[in-house]
Amino acid sequence: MRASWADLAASAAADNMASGSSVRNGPVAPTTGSGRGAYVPPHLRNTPASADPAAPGSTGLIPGGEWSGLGGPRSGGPRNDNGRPGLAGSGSESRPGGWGSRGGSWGGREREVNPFGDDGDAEKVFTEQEISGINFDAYEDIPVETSGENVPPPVNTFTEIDLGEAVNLNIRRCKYVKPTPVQRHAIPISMAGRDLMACAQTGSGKTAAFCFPVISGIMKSGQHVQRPPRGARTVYPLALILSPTRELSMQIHEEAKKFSYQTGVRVVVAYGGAPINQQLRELERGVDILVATPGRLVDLLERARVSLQLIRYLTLDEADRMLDMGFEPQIRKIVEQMDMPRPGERQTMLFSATFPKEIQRLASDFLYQYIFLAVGRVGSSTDLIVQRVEFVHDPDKRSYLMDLLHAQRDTEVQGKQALTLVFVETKKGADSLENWLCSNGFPATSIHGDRTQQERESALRSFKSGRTPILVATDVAARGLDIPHVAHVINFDLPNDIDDYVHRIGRTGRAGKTGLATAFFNESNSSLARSLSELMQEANQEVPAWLSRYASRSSYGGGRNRRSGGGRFGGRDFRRDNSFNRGGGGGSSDYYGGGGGSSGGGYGGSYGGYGGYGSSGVASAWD
Ligand SMILES: Nc1ncnc2c1ncn2[C@@H]1O[C@H](COP(=O)(O)OP(=O)(O)OP(=O)(O)O)[C@@H](O)[C@H]1O
Repeated sequence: MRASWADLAASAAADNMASGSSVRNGPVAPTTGSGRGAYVPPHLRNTPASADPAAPGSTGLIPGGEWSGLGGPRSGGPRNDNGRPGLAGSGSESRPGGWGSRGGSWGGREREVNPFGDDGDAEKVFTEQEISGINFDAYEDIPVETSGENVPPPVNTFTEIDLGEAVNLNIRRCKYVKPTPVQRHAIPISMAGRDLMACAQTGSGKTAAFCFPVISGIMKSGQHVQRPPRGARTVYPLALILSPTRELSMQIHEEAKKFSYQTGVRVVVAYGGAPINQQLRELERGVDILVATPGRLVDLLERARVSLQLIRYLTLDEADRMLDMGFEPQIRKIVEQMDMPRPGERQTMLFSATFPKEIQRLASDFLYQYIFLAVGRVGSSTDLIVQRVEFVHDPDKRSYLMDLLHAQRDTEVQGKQALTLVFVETKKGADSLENWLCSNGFPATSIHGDRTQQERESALRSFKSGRTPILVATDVAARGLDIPHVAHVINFDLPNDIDDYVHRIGRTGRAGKTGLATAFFNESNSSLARSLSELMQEANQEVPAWLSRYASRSSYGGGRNRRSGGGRFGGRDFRRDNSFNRGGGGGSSDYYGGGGGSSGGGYGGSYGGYGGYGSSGVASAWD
């Protein structure tokens, strides 16, 4: 039975109190034994001692030998140990037999927690109808643009791709019946070892698109890292997935653990705001895939607890965000100034729903002969996210919000309380609105950069569970978070940049489900009018006459000139744009010219303002 609004308010208050006192030390660790026998590489653990973990045909080479599973030049492969951990063994001896015989303690004692809870359905073949709420029709006829040389053809089913039986089983456990368009195109490209810049709508399955090939590649290569010699505690992941926020890194980690369940591939997460010691302990148990936020990773690199020397796969999720001026220096440090193999020696994949051209140009520094992929929108198309804009003066916003929330309060999505995500511009504004909502009987919590990590995680849990069905958030929650049952996104304060708007409203209408997005607009948002109006038109939304008038009066603002990209959909490949080939994009100071900086929110205080992209030409999946 669904709880009443009053019940929810009461439990929200209780939850808020609990969040102040509860202790949570970072991610949940798999239960492990305490013994420290001979090292077994992460991706061999949990495999029966007698089984050969390397897929048929895999070389089973150890690092330092020939790289497998990667296309493109590999000039020299990783450097040799240099007094670093040995890539023990010699030649191309394949691994398995040795592990058990050297104690096998890791493999034997570390029990992998089943991330699916119940394994019973693993063999069940789900039909599309059984995947409730997923509108597979929304995925048909999506315009797709690819550019680059020798683009591998897309697939129509997961079984056409040789991801390996263990990954296939996990795909079935996830109830993924068929690949989404970005998966259909991106997975074969990355399985072919190609670098990739991929642009696809919010909620369209990009996480699986970059995780599957990495997990499969590590699993099949048979390559493994060795535990460092006694005293040296540096770990050597094979894959690195960087994301801009702690919560998104945690989410990717959870997803990757599902996709890699019983593959032996070990995924570890490291992010700021949580105690580093626990993360270090997790790393010491071995890591194949490291999911991290840039700040914490730099810390680990500087402490020499992580080396990137053996990285074969580098993924930047929300890549445009990672390369804007807030994060770019950290990313350059990680990718270019430490010991990571260079482009061409590693495989690099960049994913986002938006990709301004200036950022594409920066990103190309990290890529080698890459393929550009743009998939027209799914989650944010016409009939999936209904977009509304109301003209509301600042002093009236709260009462408008209350009206919307009253209308929403009895709504259910698939039998569960519908969730409402309210975006505001500043951290103070978030606190103040949360307090006001709570004092008016609306069960709300908040997430922003001034809250402790414990509070942030607790708020998110409380929201997801429906205990506090209203979450007030800054842009810290704008990107990547996949929260089921978010029925309504309200832009109480509109962002300065239209790409931020795209990501914010993309928290609803995911995976083919429908959603509603309401924005409060007033004079202070006039620079966004034109981009917003065009965006809505492109999505076949009703544009209010007053907004059209604002749009016709204003020049392009909101950080972009949407039309300059030229394409109607997809993030057009900047390499096709002559002005960029001539170097016409200007110097870096041009990139961030206008747009204003959104000072509020912040990503845990780890970066400065995230302004728009100036008035220069940009493109995104929405163009
Ligand atoms: N093939 C599939 N079939 C059904 N559901 C899928 C499939 N692939 C992914 N999903 C689901 O779609 C939802 C959205 O996926 P995901 O979070 O990867 O989107 P995204 O493209 O990364 O979005 P964003 O741009 O907001 O980060 C998730 O709940 C995921 O489990």
